[in-house]
Amino acid sequence: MEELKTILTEAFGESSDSEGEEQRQLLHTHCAENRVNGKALSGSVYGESHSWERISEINGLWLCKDFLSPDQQSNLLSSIQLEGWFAEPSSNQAMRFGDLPGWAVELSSSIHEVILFGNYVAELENCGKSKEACIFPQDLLWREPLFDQLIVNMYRPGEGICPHVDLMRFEDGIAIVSLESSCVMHFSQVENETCRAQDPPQRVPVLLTPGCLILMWGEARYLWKHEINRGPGFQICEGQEIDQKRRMSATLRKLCSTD
Ligand SMILES: O=C(O)CCC(=O)C(=O)O
Ligand SMILES: [Fe+2]
Repeated sequence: MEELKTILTEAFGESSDSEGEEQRQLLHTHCAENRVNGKALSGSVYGESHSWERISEINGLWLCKDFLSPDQQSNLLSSIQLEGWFAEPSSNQAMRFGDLPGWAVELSSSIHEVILFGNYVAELENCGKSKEACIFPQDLLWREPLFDQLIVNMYRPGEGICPHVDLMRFEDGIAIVSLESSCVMHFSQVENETCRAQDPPQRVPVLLTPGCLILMWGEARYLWKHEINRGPGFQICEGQEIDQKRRMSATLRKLCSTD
């Protein structure tokens, strides 16, 4: 584990007490547990823990359930609230392009770190050879900036989002951080000759719990639609209907360059 600490220190510098409390609360990639081909991988440098789960039915779909601690979730929600975007009862979505608010830049850095460490642990354990075993491809991870577009969605009970593939004006590699109410996000294949032959079409449910991070790239981003239907009867997990309260999400993407 000393080796991991050296690598992280080289990449991010020494973690010191002089860092602001706020910054430390969002920068937290110090341990990762990685499940690739059913094998759990873990390592710890500064004591915090993160686990990655590959959604096996869909290439390029990864879930980190414990991305944000309860305190970090509260801080993120406070930062969003301070923006005042949802003061009007009619508003339920805010978008920012280019220079993102400081808290969203911090969030991007945390996402970068948690992926970097997860990818590293996977490679260390010799599971990172195939592209599918990679949490997020290196070319996407090291682009600058990692993300330059933010959408914050606020869903009232019963509200959701229709099946869609994110617009092609955004590059590959999308991250969503989920806050407040848990929900099931369903993935269904974009119709093409192969999947039309399937009867019924495959639908993959993914449970998003508060503080989780989901990554979509490659097939997950381009060949699968995602949706959240919070209408009655759709939010079922292990036979139980999930209690529907307010839900917030922060989606980070990168605009395609125009040249
Ligand atoms: O709220 C979510 O978790 C998903 C948001 C989404 O898919 C989008 O804004 O494109
Ligand atoms: Fe989307």
